[in-house]
Amino acid sequence: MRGLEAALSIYGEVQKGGFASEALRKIYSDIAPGDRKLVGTLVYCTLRRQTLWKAVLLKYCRRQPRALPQTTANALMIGIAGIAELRHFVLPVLVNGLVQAIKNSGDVRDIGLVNAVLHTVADESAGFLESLKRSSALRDQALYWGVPGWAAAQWSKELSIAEAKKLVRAVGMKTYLSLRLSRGVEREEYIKRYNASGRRGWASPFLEFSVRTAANPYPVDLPGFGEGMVMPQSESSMLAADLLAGYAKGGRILDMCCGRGVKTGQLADTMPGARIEAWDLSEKKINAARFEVVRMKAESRVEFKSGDALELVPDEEPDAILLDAPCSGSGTWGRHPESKWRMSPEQIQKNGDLQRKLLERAASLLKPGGFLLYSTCSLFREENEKVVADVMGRHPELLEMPHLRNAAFMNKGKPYGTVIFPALPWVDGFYTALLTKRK
Ligand SMILES: C[S@@+](CC[C@H](N)C(=O)[O-])C[C@H]1O[C@@H](n2cnc3c(N)ncnc32)[C@H](O)[C@@H]1O
Repeated sequence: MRGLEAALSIYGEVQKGGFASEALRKIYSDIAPGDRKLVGTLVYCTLRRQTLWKAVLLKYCRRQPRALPQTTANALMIGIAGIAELRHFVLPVLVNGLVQAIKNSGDVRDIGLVNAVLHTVADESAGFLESLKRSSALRDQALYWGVPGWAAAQWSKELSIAEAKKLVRAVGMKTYLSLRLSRGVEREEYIKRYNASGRRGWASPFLEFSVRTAANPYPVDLPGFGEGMVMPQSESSMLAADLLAGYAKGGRILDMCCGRGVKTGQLADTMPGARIEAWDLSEKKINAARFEVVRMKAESRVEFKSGDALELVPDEEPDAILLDAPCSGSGTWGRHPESKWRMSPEQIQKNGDLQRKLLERAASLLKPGGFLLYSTCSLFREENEKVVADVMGRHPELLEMPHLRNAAFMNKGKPYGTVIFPALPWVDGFYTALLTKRK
């Protein structure tokens, strides 16, 4: 499959409710190897600033985008994003490729329209984009950087307008992969191996077991992935599990929302003496987590249970709990851009209610003297500080543990926890609060 045809197919799947990473994974081996990077870049740059491309489309297309057949509208969105972001892409190659992809899909009605709109956008849209970029209005900044207007407005209420603008730019930034090295993997040796594969990676100055890359390679293509040497993971996420492991050191760990097991794998790897019970609502995610734990060679120490963490009962009282709570994911919108267009203020409130219940449950299950890490990849106070403050207010037996904030992007939460600002392509927005229960 050629690159533009694949990009159109993946973007179409996302418009129907799918996730870009899963849609890409499904057809990855059908895409010509030389086109794979282009496909990922094009799909993600289209999704990242979807509302901006829609605004451009409204401005330069005579027909209402809503009245266009889905394939035509999708091709136009990809074409506009490609014109604006992939400067090295020669216009006729982009337009002809999209036209061919539309022909292959059997829908030839709007080929002339796609051609005309994309040429007009290439000739005329630069001034419009520049005016938004230079605008001092938060609404224009949100449109330019691809952040939902309601989210920017919420940040301006929770923070200040200047801080909200800073956050909007940071969340709209392109992200790159960092790689967590497993215990015993020598970093310099791994970097040599990684770079010998034709890529570029270097040591993170922030975490000694992290390697930063200048790309978003497909995980299974990473040197040493099959052998369990590395895991693609943002440094904020690494930091969260590392924080708990630094206090817990071993014993019985309960991972209440293990998802696909990224942090479960990290905890098992960093604490070889720990036994972990890992729960998640989704059977599908548990299956992925099982695979992850096998890859980390820790399957004999991790037990999985699928079900609601509000009701499941652990086999033993946990010495430490990781509650990596379900959230809006707003700190990772740069990495998973489709999710920001599906989120709403009402959903944030619902998340807050569930997060409070989950944290209450975690507090009730924790052994006295044990440690509890509450974390989210959200940048909304309603999912972070407000949840922790509410639960701590009702549970005087909970105390916050000190947290070393050794980077400029780590800020003290108000009043509790640490907010990680998404300041770098390897650092997602994150929130952590490490608590203990009085004996
Ligand atoms: C932030 S993700 C966890 C990511 C995971 N810890 C990792 O590092 O890969 C939150 C998870 O919570 C799960 N979840 C949501 N509601 C839940 C509930 N009531 N009980 C258990 N798990 C739940 C979701 O399925 C999702 O996998």
